[in-house]
Amino acid sequence: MALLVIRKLTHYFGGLRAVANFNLSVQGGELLGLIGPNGAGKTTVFNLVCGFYKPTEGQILFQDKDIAGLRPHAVTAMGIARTFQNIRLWNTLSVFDNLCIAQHFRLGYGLLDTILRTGRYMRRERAVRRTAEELLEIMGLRHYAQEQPSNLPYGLQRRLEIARALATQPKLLLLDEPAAGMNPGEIQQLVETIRWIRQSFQLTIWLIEHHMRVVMSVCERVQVLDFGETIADGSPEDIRRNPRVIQAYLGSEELSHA
Ligand SMILES: Nc1ncnc2c1ncn2[C@@H]1O[C@H](COP(=O)(O)OP(=O)(O)OP(=O)(O)O)[C@@H](O)[C@H]1O
Repeated sequence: MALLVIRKLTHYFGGLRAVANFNLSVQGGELLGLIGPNGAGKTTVFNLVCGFYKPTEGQILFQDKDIAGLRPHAVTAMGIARTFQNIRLWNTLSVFDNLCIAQHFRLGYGLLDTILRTGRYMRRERAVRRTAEELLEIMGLRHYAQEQPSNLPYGLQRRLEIARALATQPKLLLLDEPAAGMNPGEIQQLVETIRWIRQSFQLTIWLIEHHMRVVMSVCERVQVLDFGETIADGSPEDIRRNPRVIQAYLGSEELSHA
């Protein structure tokens, strides 16, 4: 069974067709890329999958259940987590608390458990703290546990965003331009982190990225959007040579730097 199947996904913002007849089938464990020039519709596809928008048309099946139009927290609870193009961390909380709060939607204890500090509450809180500590360790953030996220270098903030997404224990992780704003050293680390978390957490990863070196070196399959439509779908090598893709990127330096 495919983990995610998207059929004929279409989305309009008023009269603007942002995504048109988008189709995709993702098997568990795949590492996929979604690319395309600015405004092609990539983030809109992620926003539709994550419940930020309700599609104008189409089906989004996750583990055979139609999730199109579910609220974002319900989508997260089903096992889909994401990061954002513009980092969205809780900057008034510490790094550690960012990782704890991310887990709270799935804890399953009520207000009374919290007030009375029941055994269930205490056990689950201990598990939350343990998971947060483990994530700090494996993502190399232990020294920053009590810092506010905005004090961290940019590359570490992105790392924290990935750690926070992992705290929700997803099956599918969506990364929206994870390399944006990173320097070459941070990008190299990111590439290694993406490969490592896929392997260690047995995750399926779908990423949007403008850095072609990242796309070409980590993705096994790449889909290309232009004006909301899929213009190519294949291996990184096929995509790099595809005339429609080259035409879509004409004038941009992205493909030539791949
Ligand atoms: N909330 C919105 N309301 C109206 N139009 C929108 C909205 N979000 C996106 N759009 C438009 O939809 C189209 C697709 O935008 P989207 O952000 O999905 O593209 P993208 O491929 O992610 O671009 P980029 O690479 O620049 O992030 C664009 O024309 C954009 O201006």
